[in-house]
Amino acid sequence: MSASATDHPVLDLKEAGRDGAVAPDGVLLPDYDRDGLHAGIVHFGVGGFHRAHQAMYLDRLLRDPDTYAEASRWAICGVGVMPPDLRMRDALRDQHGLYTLVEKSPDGEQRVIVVGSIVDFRYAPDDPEAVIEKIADAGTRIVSLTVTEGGYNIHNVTGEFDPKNPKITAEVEAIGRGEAPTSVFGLVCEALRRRRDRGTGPLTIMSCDNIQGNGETAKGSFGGFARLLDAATGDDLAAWIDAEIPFPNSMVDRITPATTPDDIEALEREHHVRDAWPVVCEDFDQWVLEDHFVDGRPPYEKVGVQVVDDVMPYELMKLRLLNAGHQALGYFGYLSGHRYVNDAATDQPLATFVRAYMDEEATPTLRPVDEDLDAYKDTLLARFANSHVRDTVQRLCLEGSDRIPKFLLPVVREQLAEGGHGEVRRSAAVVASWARYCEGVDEQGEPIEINDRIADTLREYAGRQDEDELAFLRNSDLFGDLVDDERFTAPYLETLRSLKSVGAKETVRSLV
Ligand SMILES: NC(=O)c1ccc[n+]([C@@H]2O[C@H](COP(=O)([O-])OP(=O)(O)OC[C@H]3O[C@@H](n4cnc5c(N)ncnc54)[C@H](O)[C@@H]3O)[C@@H](O)[C@H]2O)c1
Ligand SMILES: O=P(O)(O)OC[C@@H](O)[C@@H](O)[C@H](O)[C@H](O)CO
Repeated sequence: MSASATDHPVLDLKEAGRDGAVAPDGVLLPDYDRDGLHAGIVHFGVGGFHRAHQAMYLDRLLRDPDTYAEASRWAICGVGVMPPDLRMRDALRDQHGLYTLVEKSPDGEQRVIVVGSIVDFRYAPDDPEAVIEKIADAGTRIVSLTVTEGGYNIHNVTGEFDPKNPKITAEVEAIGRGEAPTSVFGLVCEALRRRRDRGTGPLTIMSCDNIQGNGETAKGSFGGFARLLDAATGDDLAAWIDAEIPFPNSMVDRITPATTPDDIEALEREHHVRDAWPVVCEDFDQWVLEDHFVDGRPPYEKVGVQVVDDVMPYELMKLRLLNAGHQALGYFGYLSGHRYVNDAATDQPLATFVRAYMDEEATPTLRPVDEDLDAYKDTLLARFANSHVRDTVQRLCLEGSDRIPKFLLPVVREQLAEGGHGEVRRSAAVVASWARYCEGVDEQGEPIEINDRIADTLREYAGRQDEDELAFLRNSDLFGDLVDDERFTAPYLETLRSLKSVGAKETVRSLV
């Protein structure tokens, strides 16, 4: 323990594992034997969300003496493959895998938990061979993923693994030359090859990303990558993966903004915990998981996870209401001058617009689901309005090229398909708000920072819309042939013109 500026003893998580470490008031330390944990899960993409969700559920299981023994074989070894993961490596290594989760309710209540379920972290470029061997080890029985929607190399229009992506083909060629794999696909495929050849047997690959059919998508991506490898090496790994590896689908939910320097300071000031990289999230959590595992799984159902046979209706509900709802709030919110999600969500015309999108356009495309949808939507708007979580509009506007096609355009396509109601006025308006945002200058003439892996392309298409109003929609990699459908382009143009002439606030008012 050291002292803070207020002379209150501070628990530094670097020291938390030592004998005599005392939890500050109101802070829950792991009260279980961490030396008895074995990593049975290798997780790629240890960011905010994994630490607020999957690792938290496992921590809950470990805290319960009735489930500790079973859960203790399922601790987590995190893996990062991207340069920003170096910071996570250092933070977790210094803190023995410990980090703080601060759960904030709409009324300002805070729950502060030091999570102990991550026991190891590897930054793959440091030692790819060690990562491969960790996955190939018989003690590893699940590989899980939160590598973002863009991490699956899915073509936006075909919805399939894109074998022509130059990064993918370059890695396959490099592996063919005997170089070490670098991506999640390369590392996992090599480990699976070793498991097959050594008779270790299969494991389960569990995606926890926000993608419709995330399990199916992961199966397509690993299978697609293995087929490219097979073509280069003459192996038949893809067939083994297809036959042996289960890829459960899941719906995952917990709003988790990126950690800010303020969050780190507030944790030390208010709760007397020094943590290099805590996580702040809302108090809500939900996980609906398909029970499709080859070599066991943690007893998640004992800590509130809904383990079901068919996840799809839950996924559609969440992606089309919450995530697409976030997109509806994000671009209009930014252009209206809001920088925090709670401010956008309490801007009444905008909230009414988002609710109308949910009711009139998304809800009719959902499948029957065992949830009270009206209550679910009410709760969503209340969650968006949680002012303590400090979720940023900028986070919602990240990587639109991964999100709009996966969250919103499926609603549009279903509405316009035979049997659909054809109701796309609000969805088209959201796409128009994105097109306006991608022009890169806000209504006050200030630059907008577009954080997207294809930001240049987006700016280029949006930059042409003064001469050609439909220019943005002509990016067929994102929109397919929507530009040719007047049922979509008419409301799209109406909103785009309105955004340019009267601005976002007036446009939203005219839409509700
Ligand atoms: N943040 C949330 O509210 C939330 C809620 C539900 C689901 N999710 C899912 O979790 C994902 C991650 O969210 P987060 O908030 O943890 O983000 P984050 O930025 O904190 O972490 C993302 C992690 O993914 C890794 N990653 C990114 N691209 C990758 C790639 N191509 N290959 C391998 N690793 C890659 C990053 O290195 C990082 O470790 C989201 O994209 C979403 O699918 C997030
Ligand atoms: O993180 P993404 O890219 O899937 O989407 C952005 C947000 O909609 C998302 O993070 C939500 O906050 C989350 O899905 C809530 O569970």
